[in-house]
Amino acid sequence: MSVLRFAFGSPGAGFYGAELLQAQNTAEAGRSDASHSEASLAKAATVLSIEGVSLSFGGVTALSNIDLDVRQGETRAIIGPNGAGKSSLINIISGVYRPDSGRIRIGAASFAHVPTQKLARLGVARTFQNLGLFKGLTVLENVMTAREHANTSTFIGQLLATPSARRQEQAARERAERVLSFLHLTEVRDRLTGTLPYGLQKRVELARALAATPRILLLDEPMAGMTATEKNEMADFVRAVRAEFGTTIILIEHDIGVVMDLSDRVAVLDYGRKIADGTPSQILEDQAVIDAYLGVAHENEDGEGI
Ligand SMILES: Nc1ncnc2c1ncn2[C@@H]1O[C@H](COP(=O)(O)OP(=O)(O)OP(=O)(O)O)[C@@H](O)[C@H]1O
Repeated sequence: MSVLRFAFGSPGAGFYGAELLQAQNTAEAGRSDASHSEASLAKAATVLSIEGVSLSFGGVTALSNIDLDVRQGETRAIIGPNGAGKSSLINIISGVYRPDSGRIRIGAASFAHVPTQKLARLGVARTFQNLGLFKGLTVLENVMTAREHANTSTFIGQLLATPSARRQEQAARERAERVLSFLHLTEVRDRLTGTLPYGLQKRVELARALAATPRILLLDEPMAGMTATEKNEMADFVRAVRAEFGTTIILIEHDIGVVMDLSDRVAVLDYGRKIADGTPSQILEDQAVIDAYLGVAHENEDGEGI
């Protein structure tokens, strides 16, 4: 703590350093609540794991030998400064990128490259950093697209509106309506998604991911670009999702206060390496994390700053 205070007061302390200090104070105030869930989560099964994953783009190492486990029902954050490798990791989990080496386990299945087209069937849904919505469709239509993987009727069946195709359409509509109500979006269900304020569009994206009834939800910067009020609302909804559906959540987010408040465990990346992994309070006390966020110069093997 004293190191943080000192660093925070120094002229070189960055924006993230200030956030880290604020998050530490908040975490200390709420520490007593955490221990019960920590104990029960420690016994929970691993539902997803990353094993020795590395990825380079040309000469740039985006990820270097990363191990990470995610337990049933936890909210697991992945944080790190810009360029640390967070998006690369979430893109590997969702099959957008194939790692150069390592494996990804989802439930009982193990992959060198996660098949994106099977992601929903594996029980995984994601949101995108820069909204992946159809702006010209209504909110309800966007959310209904999430049920495509559960749709077993043929194209001709849908065209002719066979009983089976109608039942599936009805089930998709009912699920979408339930999710919209849960996320307080019913009022805007018939609005064109592109006409909604940004914060609401982010919530529609959460709704679409939830409509796929995922066991694991990947949230890629769900609060990016939001006002403080919108962030608080979104944080409440993310908490509610876990409480209501028991969904396991993997969260990438720049707002350290939000991360520390929502997460059970936090992994920290820096220059493609995992430099820390633990509970929010452990992370906030970790010297390597403090250095990474305050921009302390990296040293080469001879101990010289680089
Ligand atoms: N498609 C790509 N082509 C080339 N380099 C890439 C590509 N994607 C990522 N990188 C590089 O890999 C490294 C890790 O990037 P990544 O986007 O995963 O980090 P990040 O932690 O998500 O950053 P940010 O917080 O800024 O989104 C960076 O050096 C980045 O420039």
